[in-house]
Amino acid sequence: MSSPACISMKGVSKSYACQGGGSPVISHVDFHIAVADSCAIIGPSGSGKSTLLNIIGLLDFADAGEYLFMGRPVTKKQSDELAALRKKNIGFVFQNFNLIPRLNVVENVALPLRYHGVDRGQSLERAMLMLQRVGMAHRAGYKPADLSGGQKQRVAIARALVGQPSLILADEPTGSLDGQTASEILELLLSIQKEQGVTLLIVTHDPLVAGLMRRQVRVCNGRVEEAGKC
Ligand SMILES: Nc1ncnc2c1ncn2[C@@H]1O[C@H](COP(=O)(O)OP(=O)(O)OP(=O)(O)O)[C@@H](O)[C@H]1O
Repeated sequence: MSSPACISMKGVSKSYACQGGGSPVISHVDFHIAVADSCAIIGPSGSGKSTLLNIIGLLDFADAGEYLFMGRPVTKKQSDELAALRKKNIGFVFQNFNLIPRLNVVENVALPLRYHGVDRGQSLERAMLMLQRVGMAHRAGYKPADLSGGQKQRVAIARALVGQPSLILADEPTGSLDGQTASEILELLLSIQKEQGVTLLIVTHDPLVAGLMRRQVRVCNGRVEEAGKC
């Protein structure tokens, strides 16, 4: 039997209450991503990319349709269970890094392991290994405020990957970086993605970034289409 897809959506729709029952932001979406694949989500501003990412990342729920994450049905009823599933299986990378300012670099990276109940010593040890992988071990004791944008994103990538998640969701991960730094960060993200066999999903406005992913889909008119078809 073949292994389940990482993401499998069928007929998924979502609208927001404040829209007063207006047309859904995403409507009857069918979307599948295989384990260990890389995919870019592109589309105009306001088309629903973040809405889709929030549902995929178990941060929000669809109103209708079926969503299986790693073969497991996702429904609103099990929201506590899903929070645990999210913490264990999904790593997030944001445009603005979202590092915790009062913690130093290694403590930031160790945080997801602490949430998983790993003891402090082991968490810090594993965080240091991850920092070595992203070329940031020499800044382990620094606070985020004392790092460049590219360095902050390397740390954020280490934090996203330290718990060995199944899926990395990256929302405009290079949006705050200059071109050269952005290329280095993407190269790093893609090489770790291949090494660890993790599934990678990136929301981006940048066609160069999208072009580096194996697959590109476009969100438009409430639907998700293979890029080029819409
Ligand atoms: N929490 C919310 N409550 C109400 N409406 C929302 C909410 N989040 C998003 N929307 C609306 O849903 C639509 C899609 O928004 P979304 O943020 O998903 O788009 P996007 O494609 O990610 O946009 P951008 O590229 O500008 O970030 C927009 O019209 C937005 O106003």
